[in-house]
Amino acid sequence: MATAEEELLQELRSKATELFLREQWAESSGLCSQLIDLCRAHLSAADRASDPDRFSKLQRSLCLALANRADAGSKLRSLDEALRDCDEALAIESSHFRALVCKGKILLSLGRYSAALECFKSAASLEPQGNGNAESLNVWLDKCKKLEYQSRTGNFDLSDWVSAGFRGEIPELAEYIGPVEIKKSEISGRGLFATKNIDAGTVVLVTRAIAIERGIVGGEGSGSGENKQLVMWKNFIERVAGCVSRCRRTRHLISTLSSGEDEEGLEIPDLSIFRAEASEKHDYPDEKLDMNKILGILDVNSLVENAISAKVMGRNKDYYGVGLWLLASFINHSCGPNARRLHVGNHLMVIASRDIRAGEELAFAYFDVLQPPTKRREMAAAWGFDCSCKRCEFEEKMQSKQELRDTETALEGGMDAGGVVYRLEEGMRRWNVRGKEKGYLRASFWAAYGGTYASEKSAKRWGRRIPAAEAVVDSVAEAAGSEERVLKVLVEQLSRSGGGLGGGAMVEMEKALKLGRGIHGKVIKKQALRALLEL
Ligand SMILES: C[S@@+](CC[C@H](N)C(=O)[O-])C[C@H]1O[C@@H](n2cnc3c(N)ncnc32)[C@H](O)[C@@H]1O
Repeated sequence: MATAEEELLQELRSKATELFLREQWAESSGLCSQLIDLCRAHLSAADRASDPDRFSKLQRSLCLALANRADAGSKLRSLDEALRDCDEALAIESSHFRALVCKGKILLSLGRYSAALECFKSAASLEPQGNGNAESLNVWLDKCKKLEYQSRTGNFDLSDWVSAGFRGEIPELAEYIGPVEIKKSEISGRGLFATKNIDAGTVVLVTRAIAIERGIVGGEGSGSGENKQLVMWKNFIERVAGCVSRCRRTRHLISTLSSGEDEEGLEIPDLSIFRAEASEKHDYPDEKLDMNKILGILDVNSLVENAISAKVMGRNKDYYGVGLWLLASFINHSCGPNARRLHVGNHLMVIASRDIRAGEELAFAYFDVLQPPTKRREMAAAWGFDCSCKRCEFEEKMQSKQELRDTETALEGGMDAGGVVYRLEEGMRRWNVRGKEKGYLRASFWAAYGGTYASEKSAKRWGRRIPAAEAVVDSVAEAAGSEERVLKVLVEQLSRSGGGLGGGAMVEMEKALKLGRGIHGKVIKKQALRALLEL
């Protein structure tokens, strides 16, 4: 290659590297593009046969520039383009170390674990070429193997993190789709359904946020909480719009979500389009998504992170995080939920909060369901719907009972909690309310039950006139799945009895562990769960 030509290429390459190291990704990518154009122009004019040495040097320069642009592009989250660059480089030189590693990293971040593993393995087989990069390559290889295993088996272990009180490093999680399918729902529009029987505590789904925005609202500092929330919402919308414009697959997947209009008429997408591993097999249509549609979709599907992620992030109670998780967006709300969501970093895990039968719809609570019907109606209205779950249907019918309405008024009016429990239990006996429906009403009056069992004195005072705490815990958990407050009553009961329940204590302990798994998932080993529950 002519020296001047070589020098120019070298100069561009050094500048691009310098900008990359200064984290000026866009500028670095721009210089790489110049380099790529230059190499391509020289290559098309060059004659391989007459100067094979120059030709292969130019090819090498082109591959390196492509790999460098891919690196910068992946930092800018332009993953489609970055992948194309890697593929172009690998088409020229199938064993290009940098292109292989860069492609592996991109595929990994896209959740395409097995394809990523292939790239890292190929790169590892070229190790001498890696020039001392073997160590960091091994880190990537191990990470990739672990994630590939999780996404294939659904085996996640959060024990260390839980034992550390949800502090410290957030565990790395793969995306995972368990035995579920999207179908028409009796609740509303489409929903996610179990295709197999699922035990309480099983991870059903793990999905990473398309975009997330976090901050502290309220508390000290300038600007009102409401203002900060507005700014965060605006940033969040921009993030989502950025993802939509950069990635055709994301754009298509987001377009399948409900924007709240004509939910019954919405198409039922094939679940496989959400499987990152299979994304290569799908030709995602290049559709337009205007801002109004995006806003409608975000309004209906965005979720606010829960307390655990707040702890993870080391934030205080004013912490607020809003995000969009694609497949989880097909999960409807129920006041008698069978699933819970657990936020771990940017991932949302959906966990069975009780045993689920094959064919049953999965549903989690969008808001606190241990509340009476009137309160829940208000919360559903704030979400923009009238809840049509089985529990609401049943309680709607029960609203004809004046005595039940009076009991709700008595609870709100501050009547003694034990008295409210007694009245409700008596009423249920007369109205012949049984089974799950008993659990529904007890869940609605949970404040009274929780209050009564929380104090040894009041529990004693009401004695046998009200049911045993363990029986109430069972029925509420059956109706509304595991819940921290419900579990707390059982754990308190256990610690009060100090194991004095004899053989019964073991049964209750197992029950507490099962409820614990329904909250935190089987993902946690028994010992860590015991520590968490302080059993
Ligand atoms: C995140 S989406 C759930 C999936 C949605 N059904 C679909 O077809 O895409 C939330 C929307 O589903 C509907 N929805 C969810 N749970 C509901 C419930 N319990 N009762 C009535 N509508 C519900 C509401 O329209 C809500 O705004």
